[in-house]
Amino acid sequence: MAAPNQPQKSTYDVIVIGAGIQGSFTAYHLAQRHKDTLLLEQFLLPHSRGSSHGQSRIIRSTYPQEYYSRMMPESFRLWQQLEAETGTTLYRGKESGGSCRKGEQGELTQTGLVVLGPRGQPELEACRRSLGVDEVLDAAALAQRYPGFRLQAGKVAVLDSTAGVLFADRALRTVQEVFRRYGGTLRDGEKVLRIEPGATVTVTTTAGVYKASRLIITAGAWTGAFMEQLGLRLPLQPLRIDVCYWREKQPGSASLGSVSPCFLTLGLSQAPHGIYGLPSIEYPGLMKVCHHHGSPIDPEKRDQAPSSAPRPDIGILSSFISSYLPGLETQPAVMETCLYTNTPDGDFILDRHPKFSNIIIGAGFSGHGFKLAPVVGKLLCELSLGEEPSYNMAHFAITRFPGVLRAAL
Ligand SMILES: Cc1cc2nc3c(=O)[nH]c(=O)nc-3n(C[C@H](O)[C@H](O)[C@H](O)COP(=O)(O)OP(=O)(O)OC[C@H]3O[C@@H](n4cnc5c(N)ncnc54)[C@H](O)[C@@H]3O)c2cc1C
Ligand SMILES: O=C(O)[C@@H]1CCCCN1
Repeated sequence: MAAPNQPQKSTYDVIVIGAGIQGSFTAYHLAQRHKDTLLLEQFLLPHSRGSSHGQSRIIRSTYPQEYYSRMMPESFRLWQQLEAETGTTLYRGKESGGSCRKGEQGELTQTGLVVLGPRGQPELEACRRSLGVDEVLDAAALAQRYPGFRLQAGKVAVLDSTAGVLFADRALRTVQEVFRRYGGTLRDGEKVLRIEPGATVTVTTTAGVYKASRLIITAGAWTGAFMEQLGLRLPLQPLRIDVCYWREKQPGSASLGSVSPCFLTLGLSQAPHGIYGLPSIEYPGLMKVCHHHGSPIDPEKRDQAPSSAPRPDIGILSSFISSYLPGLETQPAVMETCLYTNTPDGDFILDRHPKFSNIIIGAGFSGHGFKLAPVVGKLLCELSLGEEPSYNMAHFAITRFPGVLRAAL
């Protein structure tokens, strides 16, 4: 809030719209590089109406696509740098101190991650190669290591021992705090209503009018609507995700709960979109197990889905749990909601607006963007400053979607 009788500052080097994890990390990099940056958020912070809330997200080195696995070493390093800068524990995993570290979350252990799928499945093989390991675990080897898992016939597991759990809410709060410490301005409860492109971009919100020579849009599930305003029809599909927590049949069972690894599935016929899980963090005794898919939704109407609406995800998850995680009950004990914003190929959009080169877009994180936010923020910062991006951006370009450009120009 500006002091009484003092005109509110209205001109910045860069404006970032959306203070989720991507916008917040982008603003952090800009402010670290001494750019006078305004970060605008429509809701009062913290909020749980977008994609970055909740206690936990998976961080892992392994990816079937090498253009993501190549970014992970830097992402781990930047997460660690933020931890060191602030003296805050942001994730639990090997790199952050390994097993038996005590923190606010209780007794912490290294989690690791297992990727489960049919033997020889191409993406599973790509994950194995991304880790540089030869070994896959069969049912007996997995059960010996993690007794909570029961692998079904023909399925194997690849182990990523670098993986862990990011403390999502705490990470978001921390990166926003450091952004402010670097001199950045964060205005929450202020919704952007209009963008007028030009050499100087004008942004009108519910509380003011701001100008900057560069604009970055990281508005999560709301990005599609902004892009329409700016003449672009991006294929972004917001999805409502049921975030489900499942109770251990035997409370405190040593084989599940807080000592289990994270997991994700690839290529299972009963769940072609994939299922993933994380150990108990937010609810002791409950394991988070979710379907990597959801129902199309307008983010403005996310709270209007009737509680009686069909939940096909629950059936898929129950059936998976009874075969692969028999120590869990087969009905969720807690259900929450989160949003994905999916692209048709599941890859991010990190690019300049094709007509207005001082407007940068970071969107379509398709349910896997949190772990990479430090690198995404760096890339969006580089794009906005007209620098050569640190990674090959071909997979993230807007032009991979035919027709989008024609609509714009
Ligand atoms: C259930 C679930 C599980 C996930 N698991 C993982 C995981 O294990 N590992 C992983 O790496 N990733 C995971 N993800 C993905 C990750 O959380 C997202 O990719 C990431 O949070 C996207 O961040 P964002 O900043 O793009 O979006 P958001 O967090 O939604 O931020 C966008 C912000 O823009 C604001 N905004 C929109 N319109 C306006 C406006 N007009 N004016 C001002 N502000 C505006 C919104 O209010 C919002 O705060 C998961 C996601 C979900 C939902
Ligand atoms: O990004 C991740 O690691 C997970 C994988 C499974 C789906 C949710 N996101």
